[in-house]
Amino acid sequence: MIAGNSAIVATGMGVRRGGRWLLRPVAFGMAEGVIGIAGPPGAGKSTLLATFATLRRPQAGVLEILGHDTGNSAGLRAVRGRIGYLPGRFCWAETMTAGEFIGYAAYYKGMRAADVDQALERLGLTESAGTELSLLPPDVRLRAGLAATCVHAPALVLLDEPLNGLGDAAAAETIPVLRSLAPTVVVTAGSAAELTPWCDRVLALEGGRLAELPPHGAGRPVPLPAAPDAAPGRRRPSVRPLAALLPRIVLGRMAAGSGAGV
Ligand SMILES: Nc1ncnc2c1ncn2[C@@H]1O[C@H](COP(=O)(O)OP(=O)(O)OP(=O)(O)O)[C@@H](O)[C@H]1O
Repeated sequence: MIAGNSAIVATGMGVRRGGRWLLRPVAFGMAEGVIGIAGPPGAGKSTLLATFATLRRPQAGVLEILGHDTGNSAGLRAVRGRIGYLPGRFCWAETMTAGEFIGYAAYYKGMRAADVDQALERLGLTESAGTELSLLPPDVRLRAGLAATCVHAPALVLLDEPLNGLGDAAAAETIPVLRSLAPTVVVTAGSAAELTPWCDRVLALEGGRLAELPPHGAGRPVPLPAAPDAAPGRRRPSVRPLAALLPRIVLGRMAAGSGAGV
């Protein structure tokens, strides 16, 4: 089943903030792979990512994460421990060492000291574990944030503009790390050009609409299927099978086995 394989399934989902639709009601899914969301400042990327992280609720429609409806408390309980979320403009606990920072995150996620050691090793932080975050270069600080985000081995990782502030060389070294964090990784950036070279799939968010960009950024964006506008605050039940709402381009890509479609 398509919906069963998708980490994120939105059905008629709309997101409002500041009195306007940042995302007009739309249907889409995100399966395994690295999915980029590009958009200009203020388009709503951070708000959408926080919605996927279940920190905000959509104002219309249904959002399923890892097979659970986030509109009820049982679904939220089931899914929250399987998400790793690293907000943008993250305020680092600058006087903590990298090891303390990751250990702190691990404690609140119910993980053990061995999991901290494993995360430090996996992110290449063993030698930096005793250094205060404020003294580490930006890419190493980012890796500490990623280790804290992923210490519980989440199935879905959400990263808000993680490459911001990194130079080209550091970004190039970090990209394979980002790609390896979880079966599904969703990452945002200010422009599609920052994402198309290394994401399996890129969506553009602008003016309240999501559009699918063609692979490698060549060609015209394809708008995702809109749902009729819903009244703010009213949840729209999922009554149509998702497959009926999928754009042809995504179905075609799935048939080709890209591993990154809906
Ligand atoms: N605290 C707030 N109260 C009300 N509206 C807000 C608030 N913060 C943001 N907004 C609205 O939400 C919109 C989207 O903000 P968001 O941070 O999600 O966008 P973004 O695409 O991530 O932008 P950026 O790249 O600048 O972070 C903003 O344009 C603004 O209209």
